[in-house]
Amino acid sequence: MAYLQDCTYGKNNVRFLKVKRDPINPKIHQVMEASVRVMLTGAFDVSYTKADNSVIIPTDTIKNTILVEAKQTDVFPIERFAAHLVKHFFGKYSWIAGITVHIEQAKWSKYSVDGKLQPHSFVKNGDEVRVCELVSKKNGDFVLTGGVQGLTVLKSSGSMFHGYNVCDYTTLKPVNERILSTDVDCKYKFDSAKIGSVDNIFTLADSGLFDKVFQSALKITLDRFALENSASVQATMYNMGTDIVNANPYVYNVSYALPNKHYILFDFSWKGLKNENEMFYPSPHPNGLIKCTVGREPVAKL
Ligand SMILES: O=c1[nH]c(=O)c2[nH]c(=O)[nH]c2[nH]1
Repeated sequence: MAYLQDCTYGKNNVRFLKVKRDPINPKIHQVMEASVRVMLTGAFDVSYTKADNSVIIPTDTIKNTILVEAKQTDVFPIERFAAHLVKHFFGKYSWIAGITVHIEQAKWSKYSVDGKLQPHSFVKNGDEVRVCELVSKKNGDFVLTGGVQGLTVLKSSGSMFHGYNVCDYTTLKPVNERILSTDVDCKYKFDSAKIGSVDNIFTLADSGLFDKVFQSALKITLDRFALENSASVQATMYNMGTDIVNANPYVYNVSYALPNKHYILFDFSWKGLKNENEMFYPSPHPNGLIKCTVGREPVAKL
């Protein structure tokens, strides 16, 4: 006999751009361009098993809610807006048991003209996004994650790869110098016990914690990438994760998923030319995909 094992539904890709004006000088702006996903769980089974739509909060209503609440509340930082949406949905619909809010924030940065930072002109470099996800249950349990995705980086020196297992399937040559490039996907999970409750997310947002952790994770990722003579993607991502955990007491663990975007040396020997790490072929596929999670070791109890 078949049965409904699991279900969830919601609205994805709800996008908006909100202008936030400085209360003292309204010509000074910040912009939030966001893409929001809200997924619900709870007593929705009958809508699947009995075609009973009475329990369905239409995904169109979910979309309207995201937009109206974005208009009426502070959307900076995204962790605060995620907590606001969670509280709104739990407060309004008693049969919701769990909510997952996922927000992606595009990176719009102010820039300078003749040395003067422009109050309301922005530049967007690439596909980098700040992300957060708040998974929340009605009983108060929650998991909050933040991170950065789509940050494409490349270094043309300071990366090696040798000493790996060699067998009869191995063709890769060891190198002391290579191109290293990836699209950074870094997610840090906050320590729920330290945060305490979804309500405390608002207080911690006011204190600047979420912006601070984001800036720290970004800086550590970029600094390590640039400064370390990388032995492998594995070793470098572990070092990045370790630095983030050590620098941020509220972080419970850090996960990286890094594609190894290969750049392959052209062979010009047919022309009698040497290629000394100068001309590379950007390989579209396949690519390595390397993941790890770095956690905080529990403090030994005496
Ligand atoms: O840093 C690397 N890790 C690997 O696991 C790997 N495998 C490979 O072919 N090149 C690389 N580079």
